[in-house]
Amino acid sequence: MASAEADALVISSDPLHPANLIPELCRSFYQLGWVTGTGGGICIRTGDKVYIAPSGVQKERIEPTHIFVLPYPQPPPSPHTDRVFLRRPTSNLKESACTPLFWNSFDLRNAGSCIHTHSQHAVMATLLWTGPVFTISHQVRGTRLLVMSTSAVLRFPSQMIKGVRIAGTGTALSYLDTLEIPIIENTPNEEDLKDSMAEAMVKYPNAAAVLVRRHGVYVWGNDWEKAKTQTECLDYLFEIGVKMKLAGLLTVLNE
Ligand SMILES: CSCCC(=O)C(=O)COP(=O)(O)O
Ligand SMILES: [Zn+2]
Repeated sequence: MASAEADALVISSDPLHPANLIPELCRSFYQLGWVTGTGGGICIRTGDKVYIAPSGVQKERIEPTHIFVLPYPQPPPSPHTDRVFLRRPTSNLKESACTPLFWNSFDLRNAGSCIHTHSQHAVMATLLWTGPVFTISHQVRGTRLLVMSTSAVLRFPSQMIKGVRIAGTGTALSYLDTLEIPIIENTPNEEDLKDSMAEAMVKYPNAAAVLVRRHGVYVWGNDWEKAKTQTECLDYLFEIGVKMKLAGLLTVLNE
């Protein structure tokens, strides 16, 4: 694709164009402490095009011209290139190291957007709940409850659970549903999380997110709005769960 034609993929006066949205959303995620220190971010897929931010840059300072555009699906790999782009920035930038993980959300959930945060609430949840899954249920014998792993139960207002969708892209959970968020173990390189994230998504087909121990969380949705609001709901649940655990408000069943 010629350069001018390729650049047209990221130049738009529409504030809702993905190349304008990604910088704006990254600025608000930075304020929340989700993407400080360059890591984390958001990708947006609109049909056959994926918009992705650069790697290792201050995410709150991204501009539309820094955005990569990739075709979805990717053509079969060739000996000459392992990733195909419709548009790359002219500056010396590399696409986000999260790209293979974002791709899991497209391939396995048909997501339209995926968010990766380094939120301390998500990290603390993976430190305080040491098992392979973070499970939230709502109500037992008329009492609203939050259950984290199989070992702990706490009383909890369940409203935020209703902001999460089954599998991230299905129908909204009711407070009668159980929410399961698998936790995978971290690796030195972000790219190496791809297979364990995919395995967790297959094992937990209703999961709307995958937590990464000592690292953060990946959350996806049908579009950027749903990915964003689900990330907000889950972050709220992680935060209050951690606070309640630290305050000794959990009823431990089986530790
Ligand atoms: C300090 S970030 C380390 C790598 C990481 O966790 C990450 O999320 C990288 O994201 P990027 O988009 O900057 O490649
Ligand atoms: Zn990360």
